[in-house]
Amino acid sequence: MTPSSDSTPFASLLVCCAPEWNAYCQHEFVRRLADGTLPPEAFRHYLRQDYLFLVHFARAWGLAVYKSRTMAELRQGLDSLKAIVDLEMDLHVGYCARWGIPEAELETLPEASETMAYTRYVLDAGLRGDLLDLHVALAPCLVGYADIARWIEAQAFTVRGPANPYEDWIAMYASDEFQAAAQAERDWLDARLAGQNAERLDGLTATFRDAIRLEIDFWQMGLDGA
Ligand SMILES: Cc1ncc(CN)c(N)n1
Repeated sequence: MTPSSDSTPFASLLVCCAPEWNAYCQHEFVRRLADGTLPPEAFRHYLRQDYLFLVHFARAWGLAVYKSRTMAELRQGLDSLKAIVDLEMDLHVGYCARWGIPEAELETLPEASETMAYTRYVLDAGLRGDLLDLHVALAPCLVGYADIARWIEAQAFTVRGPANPYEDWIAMYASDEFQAAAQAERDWLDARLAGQNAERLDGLTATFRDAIRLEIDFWQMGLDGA
């Protein structure tokens, strides 16, 4: 990673991974969500696997609790874990039901290899590294979806409102609440990345790039599921 003097540490990480980041944020799956032409079966496949993703995402925040060294870190991990288990999961299950996927089906789903690869990669990054490694592996998920929602909002071809069957999904990630959570994560990463030496930053950049590539595979899995 070649840090630039006029940008924040996390922005420098993004610059280093710009080709992958753009391929992720502007993926065909995202474009077709934006203009409402995504085949419903592709979205359902994505929703089913995203349930399994969220289970492991919750486990990753459990790992963040375990890896914490201060009470502030411990509280941050616990709050994120509770937000997923108590809130996001219920929202997701309700959302799946509206798309015709009953909760009983979610509980017995076979896990796609793309889901397995991504979630276990994140958990492994956290297990073998420290809290910063884990947050960097999680960043494409939190910061990425916030950037994707903003990108969607900025495109001329985007259809908003009831004419787009994916309006709720776009609105959720474009919401002030989700955008604020992503900004808090950017701030946390900026504070922790500052002052890391070049070798450490190279390792973190590699983790970040791998996690983005696995998010791209997750979108592709959704498209291929149709
Ligand atoms: C695969 C994936 N990546 C990110 C997000 C947003 N938390 C999600 N729900 N699913």
